[in-house]
Amino acid sequence: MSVDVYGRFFAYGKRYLWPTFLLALLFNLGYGASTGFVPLVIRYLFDEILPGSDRTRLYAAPAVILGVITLRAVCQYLGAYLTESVSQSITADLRSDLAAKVMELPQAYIDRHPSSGLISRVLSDVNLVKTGIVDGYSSIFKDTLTLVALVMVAFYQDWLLALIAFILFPVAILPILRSSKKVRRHSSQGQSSLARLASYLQESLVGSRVVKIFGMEAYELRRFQEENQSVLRSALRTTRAKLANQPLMELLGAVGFSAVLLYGGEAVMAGTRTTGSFFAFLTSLYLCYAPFKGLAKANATLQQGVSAATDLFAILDTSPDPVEAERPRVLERFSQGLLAEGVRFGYGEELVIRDLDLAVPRGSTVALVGASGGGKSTIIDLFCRFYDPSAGRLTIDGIDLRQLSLRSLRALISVVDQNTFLFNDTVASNIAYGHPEASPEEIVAAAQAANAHRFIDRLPQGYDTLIGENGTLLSGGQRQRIAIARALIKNAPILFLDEATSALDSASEQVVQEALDRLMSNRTTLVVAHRLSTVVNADRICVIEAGQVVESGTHGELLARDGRYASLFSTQFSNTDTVVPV
Ligand SMILES: Nc1ncnc2c1ncn2[C@@H]1O[C@H](COP(=O)(O)OP(=O)(O)OP(=O)(O)O)[C@@H](O)[C@H]1O
Repeated sequence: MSVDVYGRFFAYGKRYLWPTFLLALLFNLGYGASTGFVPLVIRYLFDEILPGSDRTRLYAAPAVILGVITLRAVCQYLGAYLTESVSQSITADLRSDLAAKVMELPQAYIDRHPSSGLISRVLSDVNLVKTGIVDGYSSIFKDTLTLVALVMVAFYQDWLLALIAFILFPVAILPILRSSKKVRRHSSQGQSSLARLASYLQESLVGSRVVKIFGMEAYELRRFQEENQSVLRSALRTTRAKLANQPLMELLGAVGFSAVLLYGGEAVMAGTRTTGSFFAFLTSLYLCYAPFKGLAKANATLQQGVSAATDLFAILDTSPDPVEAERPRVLERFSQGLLAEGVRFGYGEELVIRDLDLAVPRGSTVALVGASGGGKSTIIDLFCRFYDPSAGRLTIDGIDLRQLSLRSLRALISVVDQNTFLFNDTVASNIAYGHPEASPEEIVAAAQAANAHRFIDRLPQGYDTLIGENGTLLSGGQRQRIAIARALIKNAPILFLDEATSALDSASEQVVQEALDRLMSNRTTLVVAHRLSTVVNADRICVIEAGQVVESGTHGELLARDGRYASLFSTQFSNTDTVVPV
């Protein structure tokens, strides 16, 4: 699996290969080579310059060293900057792709994953990928190049001593691989806990009123702290797994160094090696230490990145649902109507919609009524193509929704429901959402038709007032009127109303109902209502039970039939005689 992750990462990096990455490689190579040059200078100093009392070359040596160190510093700066620029660019690309994916995530996926958890995963996983894979990769490149240069210099200087020094190092490979797996596992657990933590925090904020009124602050805090402990445990386990190889590395280094010291020291005493070459060799060994440790550390960081990338690629690989047709059709003008024929659908195993047949002719108003959980909102979601049916078909003007381009389908539809989402933006932007070309006059006209203009005018900055997250600074009725104004601006021929007035008191309901009446005129409307008072004038009322139409007709016909609708109606109006027509 991780091979695939590396491969996919390479695909991301490919576009920065030339010139940025290759230049970075070149500078890192320069850095490695200039580091390897240092022991050679030392050896030359001890073996050639000092024994021959050569002052000219002695005075030249610092100039050479200064030159090499300057070159090394320049290479280090440019190498690090270019590598970082590649890594930041890859991270930005990954974030963009994730954002694009989020726009097309299947509704069913969004239903099952808490949004805050998803956000946390996207942001913190991308960060881990950045520090893990990208930095890990670059550190591996840089350290490997430096190490290769130094090992080559060491072998060039004295192959036997080099063999003694490095022979034990392959021993470290197995524990490194083993700890890699652990790092990945614990890091992945930590990220899942972090996502849950974000979701708890978001729920405490969004549901703060419920939390407070039920006195559940301590419970929420405890829930948070338990998960927080779990994040901490995973972080410490990851750190332990990351650090596990350090002592082994130190030990191997010390054993290699001691062996070299013994063997080399003996050789110097016996006169078979010069002090200069031995000292230079020890310097090479010493210089190897930092990149070698860096490599072991980079591997652990890399594993964290691999684990985070595996999760992110899983999100990126979520197949789109519904799928756009291969050659999607575009419906320019809606002229006949909506139809559901033998439609079946379930969110899981269980069917929520069973063999549904429903017709909404153009220009008519059809109301869906019935007990809670019967599937009324699901029918609207199916017509919006948030989900596809498992059997049967839904059509617009006789065209199966699956053949229509999603954009063309949704351009024909406006939805107003109790939970219409408002953005933390100005009133005007919310009304013109999706239609940035709308003029201020059009926005005001829509607000007037939606009975919203007067309250908007009284807001501190009028149409420029920021309305808070999901319009929290507005009342329920005000939010709905903004949603109606938004639908008026969209001016789509098909309108879905889902319980649009059920959360309001009767005064607000009347104001919203008036606005809805204006919105509904000359449109084809499918309305879901619990309050039967709002649907008595509908052209057709369908009673939905267990995902089927069990009764349908006009208000008068259904009352005369004295069936389900009549009994629903008499239950609702036994205590009141208010009937507001649609
Ligand atoms: N996103 C979802 N995932 C899984 N099950 C769902 C989802 N939405 C609705 N359901 C289930 O599908 C069934 C029908 O729900 P739906 O909201 O369509 O009913 P409804 O008739 O509109 O109810 P109400 O009048 O209370 O709004 C219910 O049993 C509900 O639990």
